[in-house]
Amino acid sequence: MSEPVSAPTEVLTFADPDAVARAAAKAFVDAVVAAQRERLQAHVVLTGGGTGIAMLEHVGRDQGGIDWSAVNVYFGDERFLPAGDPDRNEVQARAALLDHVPIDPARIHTMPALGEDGCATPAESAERYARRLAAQSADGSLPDFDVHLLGMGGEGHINSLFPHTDAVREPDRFVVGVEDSPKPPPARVTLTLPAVQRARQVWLLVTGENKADAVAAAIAGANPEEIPAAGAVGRERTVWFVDTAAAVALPKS
Ligand SMILES: O=C(O)[C@H](O)[C@@H](O)[C@H](O)[C@H](O)COP(=O)(O)O
Repeated sequence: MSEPVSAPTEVLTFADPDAVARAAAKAFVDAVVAAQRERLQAHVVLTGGGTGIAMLEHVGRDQGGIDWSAVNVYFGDERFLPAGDPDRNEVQARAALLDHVPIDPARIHTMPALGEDGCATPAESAERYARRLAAQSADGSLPDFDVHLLGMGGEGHINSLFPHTDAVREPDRFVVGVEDSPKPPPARVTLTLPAVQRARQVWLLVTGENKADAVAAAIAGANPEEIPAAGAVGRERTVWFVDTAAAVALPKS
């Protein structure tokens, strides 16, 4: 499997989950504006999870100077459920932010849902999404992601990359289907570590003491097969936005 590329890891600690979501939202607005200033367009990968969705709500409240007509949205993973299912990350992201801003609907790049465009399996959805990403890229691989947002589970999963699975070991493909996720629902579609590692910036939004051991292990450089978040490294920056509870197992320095 691909090894994480080296990039400095930054850890930003906040008092509570809401402070994490607010700080990440402010940084997100700044990153989008900076990308648009430098490259005209911004390409951002959204995440599900409580903190990631709360962050989107904060972005909606204070949008700064974002030009929504030049924002391209992608998803790091998706639950392979019928379109409109409230458990889909896309549905939650639309309700939290995307339905309330003047973004071009054609720039919201969702993973095909169960039954959409004839997709019957997560693998079919993954193949279509890989083609869609390639079509948005300059070189037929991936868009130039400015920021890839991630949540993390207590055992260290990111996107739908769970420990000791084929998906977390995937060395080549950028999108894969998952049939047996240990966290329900079992059928999912996910970007892989090679895709995450192509992002300029990777941000992990993590709160709660049940995540503390995995946070410490990931930042200490664990094997990504055991702690998938250890492989979540950006080309330019890797930033952990954590609350004090999630930071308790980190070295004091
Ligand atoms: O697909 C899922 O089942 C969840 O979205 C999951 O991957 C989530 O992102 C993390 O568990 C972090 O979630 P919290 O931010 O709510 O802790």
